[in-house]
Amino acid sequence: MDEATVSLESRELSKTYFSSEPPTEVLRGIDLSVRAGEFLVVMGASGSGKSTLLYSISGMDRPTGGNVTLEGRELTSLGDAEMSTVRLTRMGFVFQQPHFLSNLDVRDNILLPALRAAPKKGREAAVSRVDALMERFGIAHLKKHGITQVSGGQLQRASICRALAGEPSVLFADEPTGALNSSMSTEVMDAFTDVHRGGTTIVMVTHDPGVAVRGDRVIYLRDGVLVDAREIGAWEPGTAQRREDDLLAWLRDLGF
Ligand SMILES: Nc1ncnc2c1ncn2[C@@H]1O[C@H](COP(=O)(O)OP(=O)(O)OP(=O)(O)O)[C@@H](O)[C@H]1O
Repeated sequence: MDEATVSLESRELSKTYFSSEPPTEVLRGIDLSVRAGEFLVVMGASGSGKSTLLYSISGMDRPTGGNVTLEGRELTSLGDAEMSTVRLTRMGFVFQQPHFLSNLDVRDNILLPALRAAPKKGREAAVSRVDALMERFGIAHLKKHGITQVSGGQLQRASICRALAGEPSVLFADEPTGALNSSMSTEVMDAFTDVHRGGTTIVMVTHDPGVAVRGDRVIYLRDGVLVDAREIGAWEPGTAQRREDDLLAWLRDLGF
């Protein structure tokens, strides 16, 4: 892959948990290049190491071997403070269960990390960025709502706004639809498609082939090894069924 087009890269990435006896070797020599603007999906059976891969390439956890580079900068050698700054300013995160502060309304929950990511730009700039994001993802009317007054799908769209508020270059998502019913899942994946079309690189873990079809490429992990990858091209609503059938056939061959 042309160096200029690579956003995120891992080489010989490994992760072993020494907290168990014997130690658990979870990732074994993962070589991965994610193109700038690519929507990459990580699949594999339960326990294959998907979340561990996401945490290791995003600096949420330290790998035990190999290295990770983001936009040409090696992350694995950074200290904790530098790594926190990279996470805050260059990365966004969406998890299965959104964690929001219950004493703040929806907008202030989104605003908080935006202010921390770019304090010099000032509050006014952060507020207008957050308002534009809430408008874009259809939750502008929920600004003053408490976090218990909105649906799971709306809350997950608020998570996406929060993750994008610091203008990251990569958005990491771990089972973002795992706790949602199918209509909420579609509304959240429409938001991811919108983020993707806006040019943000996305790395998403999911076990759901109907969600995975939103990606450009799916990689498959087995016992911590990247065993296969499939380019599925740009998602369009009319192609969803064909893509899902193709993906399911591939996954079946892999024993999923
Ligand atoms: N902190 C930890 N200490 C010890 N072992 C761990 C730790 N975190 C994860 N593991 C183990 O690492 C393996 C991979 O876990 P991981 O959560 O990455 O898998 P996964 O593919 O995301 O699974 P799932 O689809 O069930 O979420 C599992 O065997 C898990 O028990």
